[in-house]
Order: sequence, then C-alpha cells, then structure tokens
Amino acid sequence: MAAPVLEMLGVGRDFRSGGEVVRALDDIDLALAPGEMAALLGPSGSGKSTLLLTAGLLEPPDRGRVRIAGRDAAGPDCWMTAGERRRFRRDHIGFVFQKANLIPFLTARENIRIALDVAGVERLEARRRTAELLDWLDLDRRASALPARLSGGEQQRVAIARALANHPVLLLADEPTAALDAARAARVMALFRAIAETRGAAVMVVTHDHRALDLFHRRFTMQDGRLAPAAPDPAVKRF
Ligand SMILES: Nc1ncnc2c1ncn2[C@@H]1O[C@H](COP(=O)(O)OP(=O)(O)OP(=O)(O)O)[C@@H](O)[C@H]1O
Repeated sequence: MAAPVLEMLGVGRDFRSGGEVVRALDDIDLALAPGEMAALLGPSGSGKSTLLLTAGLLEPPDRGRVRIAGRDAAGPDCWMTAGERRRFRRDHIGFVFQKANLIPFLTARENIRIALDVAGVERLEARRRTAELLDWLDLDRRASALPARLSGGEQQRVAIARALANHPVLLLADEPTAALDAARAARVMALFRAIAETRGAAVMVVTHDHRALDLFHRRFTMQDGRLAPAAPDPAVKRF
C-alpha cells in the first residue's frame, strides 16, 4: 500500500458536560491511502463529526497521534505550533460541510478564488486554477452568479471547488449531500470518487446516505466513539 495520507494512531477525545465525561473518540486507529474514498457511518452521537474534525486538525485529540502526509500534525506529543498547524491544514486538507457556507456577496468564481488568494497563490496561477475548477465542476456558466442565485447542488459544487483549490491530499466531508435531492446527491458522491481517483486524494465522507455506498472503497462504522470496519463486501473494490 502507498504511504498513507491520513493516519490516526490510538486517538482519543473526551468532552466534559455537566460533570459527566463523554468519550467521543476511544482508541481510534485508521489509515487512508492516496486515492481511497471512505465512508464514515454510525448512529447519531457515535463520534463521526468529532473524528472528522480531529482528522482535519480542527479538534485536538487528548490521546494518540494524527499524522498527515507522513508528518505528525496533532496529539499531546506533537510539537507543531498553532500557526504552523493552521498553514499545514490550509495547504493539505480540504473540507466540505452539509451547508456550502459560501460568502454571500462574492460570485461563484470569487468564492473559489478567495481560497487561493488567502493561501498566497500567485495571481496568474490562481486564475488558471479557478478556471480549471469551474470547468471541471461544470460551473462555467454559473461563474458570475452570487450564491443566492445558485441551486443547492451548484452551491455545493462551488464549496467542493473551494475545498480543492489548494490541491489537498486529504478531503473531508461531513454529510455533504444531506441537503440535496437524490440525483444531485449521487452526482456529488460520484465527484468525490473522481477526486480520489484522478487526483489521488484520500477522501473521507460522513454520510447517512446509504444509496451511494457502493461508490466507496471502504466503509467504517462508529459506535460509542469506537471504530469498526464494516463487514467486508466483495462488491466493494479494495486497494
Ligand atoms: N463540543 C462538545 N462538547 C461536549 N460534547 C460534545 C461536543 N462535541 C461532541 N460532543 C459529544 O460527543 C459525542 C460525539 O458527537 P459527534 O457530534 O461527534 O457525533 P456524530 O456521530 O457526528 O453525531 P450526528 O450524526 O448526530 O452528527 C456526542 O455524545 C456529543 O454529544
């Protein structure tokens, strides 16, 4: 197997609420290789979002280590400073959430472009990449529209383009199709698969949408903060 893009080693995370301790993540071990697309399943409150945010360096683990692209990036023993971690996240990780969260007064094109400007990408290169993403995500004709004039599926595609702008090695998505109808949801999931296969990114998607599960190379199920690989499915392609 190629060197993993994401490794979680013995990762744990507790939350304290009203004197009680909730073990949101309990000894999570997980590795994702380049080009792999994994589904993260499980009941409400089982720890899926916490796992995704921890993998994405937005939640600090109390125990264990998170390694991304071969580098120790989070954990009690990690020496990365907050500023370094922020830059590392920006350069290596893309996020897509249930709501597109686009900036309402910027056009589709500008919403993508701003991610590149913030990362300090040179002007001509930023223009080239924005045009390429608009084309790839079939948004050319909507490039000058404000978010309020875009459909839900178009808004989500802009959010995906924005997440891809800095060529992340790891793409994390939390219920990205929850607000979409079946046809649009299928299209977005197929797009994630294409991102994994053509760009070699590792993709992890929290989803309750069981209609698209056969698109995933791997499925993980969370239960009470623990992670278990789902029963092997011979129909699912393995790496
Ligand atoms: N910031 C927080 N403070 C306190 N408890 C939290 C916090 N975030 C998550 N939790 C708790 O940790 C557990 C896991 O939550 P998490 O949101 O990761 O679950 P989930 O599987 O994503 O749920 P859902 O499918 O409903 O979104 C839950 O018991 C939740 O109440």
